Amino acid sequence: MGRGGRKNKGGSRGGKGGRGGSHVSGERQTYKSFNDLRRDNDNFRKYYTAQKIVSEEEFPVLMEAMRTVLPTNFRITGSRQQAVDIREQIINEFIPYFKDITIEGAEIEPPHPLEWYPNNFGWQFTIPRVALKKSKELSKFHSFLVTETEVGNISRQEAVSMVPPLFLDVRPDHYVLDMCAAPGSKTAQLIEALHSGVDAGQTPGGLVIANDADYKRACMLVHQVNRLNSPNIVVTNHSGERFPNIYRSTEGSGPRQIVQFDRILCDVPCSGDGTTRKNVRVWEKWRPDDAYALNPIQSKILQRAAYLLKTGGRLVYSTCSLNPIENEAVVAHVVDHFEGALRLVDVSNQMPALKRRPGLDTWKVMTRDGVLHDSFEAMPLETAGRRKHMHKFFPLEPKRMEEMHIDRCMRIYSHLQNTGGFFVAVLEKVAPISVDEKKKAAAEHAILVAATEKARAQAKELAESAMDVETETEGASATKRVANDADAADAKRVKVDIAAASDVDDDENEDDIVDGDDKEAKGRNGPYLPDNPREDPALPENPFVFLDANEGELKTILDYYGVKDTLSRNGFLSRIENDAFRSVYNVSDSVRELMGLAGQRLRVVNTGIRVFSRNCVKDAGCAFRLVCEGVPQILPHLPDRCVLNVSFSDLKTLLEQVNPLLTALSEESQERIKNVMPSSSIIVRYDPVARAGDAEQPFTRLTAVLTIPCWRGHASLSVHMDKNQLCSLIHRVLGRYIDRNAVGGLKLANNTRSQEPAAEPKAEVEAEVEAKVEADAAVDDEEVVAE
Ligand SMILES: C[S@@+](CC[C@H](N)C(=O)[O-])C[C@H]1O[C@@H](n2cnc3c(N)ncnc32)[C@H](O)[C@@H]1O
Repeated sequence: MGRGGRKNKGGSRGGKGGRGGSHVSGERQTYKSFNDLRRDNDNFRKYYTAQKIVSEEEFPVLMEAMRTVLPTNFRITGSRQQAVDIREQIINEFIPYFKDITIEGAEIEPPHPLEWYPNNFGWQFTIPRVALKKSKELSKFHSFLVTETEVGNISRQEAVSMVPPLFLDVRPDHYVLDMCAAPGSKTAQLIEALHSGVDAGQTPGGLVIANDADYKRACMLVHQVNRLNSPNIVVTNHSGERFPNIYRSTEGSGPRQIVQFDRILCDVPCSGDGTTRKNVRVWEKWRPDDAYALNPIQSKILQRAAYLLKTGGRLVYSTCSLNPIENEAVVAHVVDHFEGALRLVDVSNQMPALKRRPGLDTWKVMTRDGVLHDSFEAMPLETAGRRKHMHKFFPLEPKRMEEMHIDRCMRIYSHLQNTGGFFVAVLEKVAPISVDEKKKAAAEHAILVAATEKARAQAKELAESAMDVETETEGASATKRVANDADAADAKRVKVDIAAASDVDDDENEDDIVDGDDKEAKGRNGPYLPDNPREDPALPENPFVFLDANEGELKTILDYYGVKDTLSRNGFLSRIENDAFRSVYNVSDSVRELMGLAGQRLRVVNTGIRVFSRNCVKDAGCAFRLVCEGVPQILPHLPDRCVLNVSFSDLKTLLEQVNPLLTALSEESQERIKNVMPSSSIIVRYDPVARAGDAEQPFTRLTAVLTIPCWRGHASLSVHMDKNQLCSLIHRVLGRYIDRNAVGGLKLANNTRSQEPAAEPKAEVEAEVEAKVEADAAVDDEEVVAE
């Protein structure tokens, strides 16, 4: 079972599905300290030397690079308004700060932008992550990274892992499928790309489906994508190779069309032998046949993706493995299988600063005994017959490899730019897929028969030579054994042939579709059957249900906040429990349409952005309040009365104090807030450019407008964000680097209310205000916890 393979097929629960070190997790063993582990493996060395992945002189350099610990890498969320502010914060604050720091007498090399990553949004810091975490001197930077990661302004991600989504070239109107998405660092890039180029408040026309076969890992995806506040995302839980068809309804009796995607990412489960810098145990665990079980599932995922891709669409296949069996072999055989429908794209002009090597056009296959085999035909029969897919681990004929430009695949090695190892292939669908599957199966059958014939001849030859030495009993029995073995292997091969001829790579979905034309679906009106009968169609959560904006509680909410018609009324949904809902989510029109078409076919784990959440305040004007993550989505559609534009001084008061009294704000704000109903959500807006003249504004580097959900109590106004979001704002606005646990302390220390002189006997009105303030504070505590 390969790492991230199909241990948990379909809607599997639990288990590790990731790449890289996952093959060691879950095993009970005595762990040696990382430093004691041997960072070498004889078979690894022998295998990759034989593959000539780099020149002889370069090989030791590569091996050495693969033994060193990875630097820290991170990416700024480029689609956000504040991305530029975050980048400038690193350049103007942290880089000078690092110049003054030494650790154990050594100077620290400040972070630097990855030269191939667009807009200087990708960064590398030579200090490894563990050292960064432990170092007192670097705690300010560490706190910055942790907080900004939590709130979605930064993603910590291995540099090479950032590469595949960049080659997908996602645009706002694209339908994108991420086949094997968890934990979701590349999904985040896809969502960013979808939103970039779209004005703040505008919703792109496309969508991203982030899918993973492992349910628990799909749930990890939810956290990742929630940080990005996109209404254009759906998280699903299917085996990639069985990702269901979603049918477009068509008029009349013509064939039903399936929804196809403009862009598909197949970042497939793999052996992860390019991740030795991160997963040291790969060294001791590596085996030559690790890839055998992975190649078939990788191929099936890629084949399914090819079917689901639009003609003219682009697909990226990637692994963090160096093994040609998981890389070029998969790509070459799938491209060959589809006979001209897929082509490898020449991307040599894209991202020229990214150092890479061409794909291999020839390689050898190593068996567990360490023997290297040049071709399937030359393999001993016994070995060749052991695996149904063995012939697919080898290259195709040289001419075919050349014709398909296998060298257009990209190999990224650790020593080229101080990263992990990666493989990326960019494919385009140039014609609809219309393979005659039977013809294809017959061709594969012929290959196997030819190999069998050859083996039979070999066995005969051996038998005859053994007969020559009649007196040697041992030789005679050896002859018999060889002949029997050949027969047994033949029998095995026949079974293989039948399997190959009958179902062509075992994918029942393939038969079902010919590029958008559903042959079988016509007349199939029975109940929906899950693609994989072993998959339980029901997820543990209640399903999402679209809400009617023209009646019931949703109408009350929309009317209360005065949400304008510019926000589509069709995109509100929720999970209903006991006839009630706690939160309202919003999705784009594209997601709405897709979910409508898919019905129960899609196992939807999560979708959209949460925009309203049920209040726990008794006398609130509305039973639902605005939710922080939903603010960017809903703000452009709210009337002015829901928005309070503030000065820098008011912003500072709100960030520094616990539930500041309304009287602590400027007169201008107090005047404006009178028009807002008490016990209600309001959005505070600070425009640093418009307020550039504010005397107190200490940092000129802010450029993005800040929008902060607040609760307008009876006598106070309080920020309604979780602690990480608050920390992030305090970092950026006030230049104070505190971690989430210190936020309460900071606020209390600055609380003007606690510094007020002891009150004289209170007038009745004042006493009432105090009581209300206490009530507001209680609400605030409760709400922040609820977030
Ligand atoms: C290499 S990881 C993906 C990493 C991810 N793209 C990212 O950038 O964060 C491979 C993922 O494939 C999932 N997986 C394994 N078998 C699968 C299958 N048959 N179909 C879809 N996903 C699968 C695993 O659960 C795992 O999360």
